[in-house]
Amino acid sequence: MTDANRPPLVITMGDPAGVGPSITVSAWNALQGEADCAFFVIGAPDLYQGEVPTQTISDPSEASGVFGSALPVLPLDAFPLPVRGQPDSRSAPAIIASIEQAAAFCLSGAADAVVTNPINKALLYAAGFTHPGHTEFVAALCNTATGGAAQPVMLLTGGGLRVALATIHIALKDVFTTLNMEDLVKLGKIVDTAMRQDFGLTSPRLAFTGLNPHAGENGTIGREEIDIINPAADQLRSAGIDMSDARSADTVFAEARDGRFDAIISMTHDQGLIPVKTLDMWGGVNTTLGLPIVRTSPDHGTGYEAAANGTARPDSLIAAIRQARLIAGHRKETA
Ligand SMILES: NC(=O)c1ccc[n+]([C@@H]2O[C@H](COP(=O)([O-])OP(=O)(O)OC[C@H]3O[C@@H](n4cnc5c(N)ncnc54)[C@H](O)[C@@H]3O)[C@@H](O)[C@H]2O)c1
Ligand SMILES: N[C@H](C(=O)O)[C@H](O)COP(=O)(O)O
Repeated sequence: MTDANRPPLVITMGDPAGVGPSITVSAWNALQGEADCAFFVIGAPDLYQGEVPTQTISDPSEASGVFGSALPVLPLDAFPLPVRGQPDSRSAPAIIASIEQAAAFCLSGAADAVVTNPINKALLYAAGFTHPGHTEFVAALCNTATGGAAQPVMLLTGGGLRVALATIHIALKDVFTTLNMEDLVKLGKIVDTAMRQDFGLTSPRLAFTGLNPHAGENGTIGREEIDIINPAADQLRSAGIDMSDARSADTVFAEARDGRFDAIISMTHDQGLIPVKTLDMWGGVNTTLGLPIVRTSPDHGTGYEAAANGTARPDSLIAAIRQARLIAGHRKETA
């Protein structure tokens, strides 16, 4: 099956007050001539109508035939549309429904991958959403549907880096009690598998960052490297995985960019995402590893100001669409 004959990609609406609608329209404008990137969006048709030609569809199988001439929209139940730049909690059920439907289409094989538009977590928490973000929500949807226990891993790519996170949306003070050897071993295995299966690498070289300055300076400024990270690296090496001991976080990203490592596992959210977003805010992509479905996302958030000003850039969404297609293709080749 060529890419053009594969099921389409599905894009979620994201927060309708944010940049999502505008970057979806721009992405369709940029990609409408590329049949292998055919996608449909699950959203409110009024968000897109008038910006580009749109066509409502009732099933994902209609999307590829429509994509070359109009943006295919699978409509959500009607809800009050917010003003651009002004988040409205009444959007929350539709935002969540869009993600749920998209994951279900991927699980059934009707869509090849889901690309999520940004959500505002605080707005969803206020509406009773209990997951830290898409990463955990999509994993929970997969696990409920399959009866599995997939552990999702957040990976950001951009600026020549691939960076997976050992801890994500938790308070910094909780990192010290959350990090443990067992989880790092599981994480290292998921990242190694994903580098092979999703990114097509045959011998991935992985690195752990240290948590403390200078990776703890032999235990004199923190012991997490000696007690947790390096023992996890030992276990991974015993399992045949090319994993470094904890390396100083202030230099390991430069080492990876110079070609020494294929992916880094970072101990905290900002330790890992600052280099990626600083180097490549507009080309960066967030990918969830370890799931039975492919999920990518732009690396930026809801960008309310850009949405209100009409200055939203679609580059990161376009990169996320291309990456979703590539990963789905690699998975099929290695299945
Ligand atoms: N994938 C996701 O769903 C995702 C990712 C990151 C942040 N968020 C959420 O987004 C919300 C806002 O977070 P934030 O302010 O830290 O980050 P942000 O990425 O929304 O904004 C950072 C800066 O980038 C600008 N910006 C963002 N997207 C843009 C685009 N496409 N074009 C031009 N400029 C753009 C913003 O206006 C702002 O100046 C939070 O609720 C956060 O949880 C969601
Ligand atoms: N940590 C991500 C970032 O800063 O880009 C982001 O919040 C997205 O999280 P989810 O993909 O889990 O929604």
